[in-house]
Amino acid sequence: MEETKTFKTASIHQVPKDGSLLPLMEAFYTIQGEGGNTGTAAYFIRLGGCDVGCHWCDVKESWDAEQHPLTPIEDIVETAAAYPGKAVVITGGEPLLYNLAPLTEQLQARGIKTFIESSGAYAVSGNWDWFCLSPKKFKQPDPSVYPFADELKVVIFNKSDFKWAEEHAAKVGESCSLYLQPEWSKAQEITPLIVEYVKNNPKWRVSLQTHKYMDIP
Ligand SMILES: C[S@@+](CC[C@H](N)C(=O)[O-])C[C@H]1O[C@@H](n2cnc3c(N)ncnc32)[C@H](O)[C@@H]1O
Ligand SMILES: Nc1nc2[nH]cc(C(=O)O)c2c(=O)[nH]1
Ligand code: SF4
Ligand SMILES: [Mg+2]
Repeated sequence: MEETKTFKTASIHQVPKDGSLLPLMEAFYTIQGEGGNTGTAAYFIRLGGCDVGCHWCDVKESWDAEQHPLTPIEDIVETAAAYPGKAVVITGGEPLLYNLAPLTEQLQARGIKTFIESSGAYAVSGNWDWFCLSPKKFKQPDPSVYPFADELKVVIFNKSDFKWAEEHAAKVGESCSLYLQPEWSKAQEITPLIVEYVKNNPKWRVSLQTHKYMDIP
């Protein structure tokens, strides 16, 4: 008889601290749709669990870690390594809720570049080839996270978010790329404001969620 693996689930706080098991919501090979690596092939690993609570979050199904099976990282890495693109994006949910050091170590040992999408609400674990910091008003970044950011990607939901974006730009390092991304449900209204803002403040770049326009994951 064929063996089928069954995995337990756990709340955010019950996930093993050694990073050996992670609540895996989904994983898919696609094109990075946002930010500085837009257009490049990557395997996305979406971890369950988030307590930041953005009212406009486009993956609310990820929030409850208990809905997603605790999966051995060896299994995650094995599947990732089978794809031709040698870049993995760890996202969520909020991936920094968990110890990501063993996961990134195993990925890098296989020659895979490690990318993360994080709100920065928790201290950094893991070793990152590319760190996307997307700060949120609802639970602000841990101050220790700013120096790690390769890109700062601020979601603009209303006009007051431009000022908030500038406050965060002042906290990241010199070499960090700065992106303004329209909140998806308001993109029609907000994108023209971002265009004008970037024309007047050219240290910023526009980031669109291009995967949504292409209708891919
Ligand atoms: C779903 S989040 C998961 C990673 C992490 N929790 C975070 O927020 O960075 C992935 C990216 O999508 C962005 N995002 C989420 N909902 C969005 C929306 N409605 N419109 C535009 N960007 C959104 C986030 O800011 C983040 O950069
Ligand atoms: N194609 C694609 N690009 C992405 N960039 C960041 C994403 C995320 O949800 O973290 C994402 C996503 O969900 N799909
Ligand atoms: S921090 Fe990320 S996953 Fe969590 S609610 Fe906000 S956008 Fe969604
Ligand atoms: Mg997404």
